[in-house]
Amino acid sequence: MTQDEILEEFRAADALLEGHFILSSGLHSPRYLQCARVLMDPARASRLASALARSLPIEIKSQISMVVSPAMGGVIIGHEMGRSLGLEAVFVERPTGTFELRRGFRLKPGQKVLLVEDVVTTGLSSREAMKAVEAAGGQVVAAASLVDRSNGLADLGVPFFPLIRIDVPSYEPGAVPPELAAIPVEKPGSRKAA
Ligand SMILES: O=P(O)(O)OC[C@H]1O[C@H](OP(=O)(O)OP(=O)(O)O)[C@H](O)[C@@H]1O
Ligand SMILES: O=C(O)c1cc(=O)[nH]c(=O)[nH]1
Ligand SMILES: [Mg+2]
Repeated sequence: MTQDEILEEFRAADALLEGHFILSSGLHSPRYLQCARVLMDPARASRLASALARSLPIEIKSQISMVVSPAMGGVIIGHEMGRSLGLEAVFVERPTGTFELRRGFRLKPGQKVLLVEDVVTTGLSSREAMKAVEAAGGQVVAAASLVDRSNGLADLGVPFFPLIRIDVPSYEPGAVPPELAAIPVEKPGSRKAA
């Protein structure tokens, strides 16, 4: 899939939102990629996951034996990646505020894992999810996501394979431009405020 074709999937799903958003990291942005809208169509989710799976280098695919994704946003794309790669897919979640494997999901000692996210902005959620994988005995060898909107800044500490990079601005709470501050805020994600 070309980058234009991928962007067209987002447009067709009405997933390219404009407004005033508070992101998971606490940053503010005038743009939000609502991947849940992209993934609500199973056929579209499958097309995008297949393209992402195809883009992974063979050296990575030959090592991994499990997909782990951070809930909520990572669950559907993680599951579709599991289908595309022929691997089981589990998720970490944070009912107590810290990601953990629950529901009887287990990793074997040293099991090599692909971490799958919907969006990476600062990479904080990915890094927190990796800690949960390590705490469960696994080893994250690479990360993949539908979108990288980090403007090249996210350092996940492992090779990172986004399907598309979209450069959009994000601002610290104290540096929100007045035209953005004038728009009422929305916080679409499920991370609780610290
Ligand atoms: O790279 P980061 O700065 O961490 O931002 C990206 C994260 O933010 C969103 O999740 P969110 O915490 O909003 O919760 P959700 O997945 O439950 O919707 C998204 O699904 C990523 O997990
Ligand atoms: O950083 C985030 O929380 C975030 C940004 C974005 O564009 N889309 C999303 O689902 N989360
Ligand atoms: Mg998330």
